[in-house]
Amino acid sequence: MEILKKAMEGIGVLDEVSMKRAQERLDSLTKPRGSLGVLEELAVKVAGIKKDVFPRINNKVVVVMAGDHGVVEEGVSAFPQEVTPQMILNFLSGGAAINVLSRHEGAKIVCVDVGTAADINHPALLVKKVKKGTDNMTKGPAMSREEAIKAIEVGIETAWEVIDKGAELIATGDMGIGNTTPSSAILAVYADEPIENLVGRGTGVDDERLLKKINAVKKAIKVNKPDPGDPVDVLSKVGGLEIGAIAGCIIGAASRRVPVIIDGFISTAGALIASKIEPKTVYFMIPSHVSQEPGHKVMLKLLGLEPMLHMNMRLGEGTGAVLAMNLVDAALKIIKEMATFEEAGVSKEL
Ligand SMILES: O=C(O)c1ccc[n+]([C@@H]2O[C@H](COP(=O)([O-])O)[C@@H](O)[C@H]2O)c1
Ligand SMILES: Cc1cc2nc[nH]c2cc1C
Repeated sequence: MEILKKAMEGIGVLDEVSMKRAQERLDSLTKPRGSLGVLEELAVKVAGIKKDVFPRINNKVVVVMAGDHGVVEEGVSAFPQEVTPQMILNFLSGGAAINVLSRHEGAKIVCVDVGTAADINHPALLVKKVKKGTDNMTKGPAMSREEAIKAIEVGIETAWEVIDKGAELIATGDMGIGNTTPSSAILAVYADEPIENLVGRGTGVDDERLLKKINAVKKAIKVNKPDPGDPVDVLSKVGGLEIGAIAGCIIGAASRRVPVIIDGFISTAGALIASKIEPKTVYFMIPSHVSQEPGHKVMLKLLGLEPMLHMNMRLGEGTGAVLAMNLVDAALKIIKEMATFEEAGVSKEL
């Protein structure tokens, strides 16, 4: 609890002075005012986060949090649980989509085992296992309150470690067969919509499994009665270990004023938990894409975040977030490298 407390105490607000300066600089550049739309908003937001109009972002890291889910017993995924450790090994040997996109973007991957059921041995894997997979949330809480706090603290410490090693921009990622089910359950606690609208096909479940998923979310909420006023209670009862660690990673990044790009449905469930623990974390979040999971739009709306990319993606791993790093790079180049009206001798607005 000490780590979470310390991190929360460190979370501030956006720096208004830097944001005003960034906006003035953008308005002085050779383009009609506001014509670069979201790129301008991004440059202003990053200035507010970093307290710097021309922040340097060279060192980018995607943190992939992995965990397993007892609720897979209910037949909620299209894939078996063994895929979680198998994909982790794929990440570590460079063959997954996140590896390709991270190489493309020049980002480093840090993979953390927060709670897989298997024992995975690899020198590059950070093993910070809180529990060997959650318990089946349709029968009782997914984890204890202490385990939920531990998972969040794993995320905070991981963020602090990568920042101490130089990370200037963090992207969140996840791996965990079954994790769209707890993500929907978390969303169901906060959204004012029928559960049917908040549950999607995840890895690609058929109609029969989709029905099992909807019923699993309904049952998990009925059995556990998560308290919406207590986000740690929600995480412990119907969440996941990697979801908690993602929430922690966001809290940790916010506490050090490092912008954090939020990936798809699972990462945004983590972001929702982070925002309920400390609403100021939202200032430090940069949305990336909107996933094909139907609940993702609802989650982003609850957070007040507008996705930048519409790519029909639904992979997770941090793939959408890493793609959006490019947009952050572009925004910072615009504010730094474009000529002003004065410099270029271009006539100003009448
Ligand atoms: O991030 C998303 O929007 C997303 C949407 C659907 C599936 N996934 C990935 O697929 C896995 C979860 O899907 P499922 O069907 O097993 O719940 C997990 O490893 C996620 O990273 C991710
Ligand atoms: C192959 C595969 C890769 C993934 N990456 C993230 N979730 C995944 C789920 C599956 C099934």
